[in-house]
Amino acid sequence: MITHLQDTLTLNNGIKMPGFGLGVYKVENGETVVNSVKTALKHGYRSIDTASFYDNEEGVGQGIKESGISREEIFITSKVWNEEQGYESTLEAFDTSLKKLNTDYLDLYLIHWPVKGKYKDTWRAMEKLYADGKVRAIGVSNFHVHHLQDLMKDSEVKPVIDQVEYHPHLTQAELREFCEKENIQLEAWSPLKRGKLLDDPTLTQIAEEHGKSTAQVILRWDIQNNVVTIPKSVTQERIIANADVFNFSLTEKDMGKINALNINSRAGTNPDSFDLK
Ligand SMILES: NC(=O)C1=CN([C@@H]2O[C@H](COP(=O)(O)OP(=O)(O)OC[C@H]3O[C@@H](n4cnc5c(N)ncnc54)[C@H](OP(=O)(O)O)[C@@H]3O)[C@@H](O)[C@H]2O)C=CC1
Ligand SMILES: O=C1CO[C@H](CO)[C@@H](O)[C@@H]1O
Repeated sequence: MITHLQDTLTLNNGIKMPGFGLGVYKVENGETVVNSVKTALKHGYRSIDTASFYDNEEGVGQGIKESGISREEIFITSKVWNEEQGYESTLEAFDTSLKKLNTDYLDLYLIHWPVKGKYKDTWRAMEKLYADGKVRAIGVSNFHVHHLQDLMKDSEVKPVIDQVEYHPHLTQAELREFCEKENIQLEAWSPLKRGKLLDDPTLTQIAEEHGKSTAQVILRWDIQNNVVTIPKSVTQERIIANADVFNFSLTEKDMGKINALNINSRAGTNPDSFDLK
């Protein structure tokens, strides 16, 4: 279990990744994303999650540069978007992301969604990028168990990670069990359900008992469940507070109560009903 903001988990290809990071979906390119990234890095974050779809890779790159922290200390994730999928187009999309991020390698590159008929060719391109040493690890996002099984049956490299929607209302039991068995790390997107969980009475009560906020309780629950978490905020105080979750522990009883909040409810789209053509 990670015990500090900069602690790392070891992925199935042996590389290390921080268990906690900053998400930047819907963070405007330019000053807003530059400042969010700089604030996070200044306060100990070492992992940033972006995507070509977020249209802010330039700002992320600029924030990293202006932070003065060396590139090797920072773990950068980006993702290939649905329209970019396919063998050649993924290689091109990757190069575009590198240029925008102003870096010569990525730490982690993900297939953003399992586009039917495309994700296997996309994966072959990811395997090439990995073999060529342009990316330290490759993984997927929004893959259900059946997508993972389909991908893995004819691929050489196993995904290191599956980044999916995960929070107390969506605990992904089947996927978690599968990933644990296959040594694929689970990573939580929308860990705070985009703010929709923060008034939950069970979480509020647990938060009061620990002298913490509900957001901090949720993020601590991720960590204790061994799920990588990447809360997004553009608000300086929240970026700092969200990471202040390494000085308390939830009890087994707290964990049980939070696990029991699952209602299989999503803030985003179910990968099986997304129009992924
Ligand atoms: N792979 C995928 O398909 C997806 C990946 N992601 C990734 O996951 C990241 C996180 O998910 P996201 O959807 O952004 O949602 P989150 O669950 O991280 O919630 C973000 C929202 O919560 C608010 N917030 C953050 N911290 C606090 C706090 N302490 N108290 C109150 N409100 C708070 C933020 O407001 P404010 O910013 O105003 O402070 C923002 O409105 C994304 O940014 C992205 O990197 C997300 C969706 C899909
Ligand atoms: O990363 C993402 C951010 O959120 C979007 C809207 O839910 C998703 O479609 C996308 O995958």
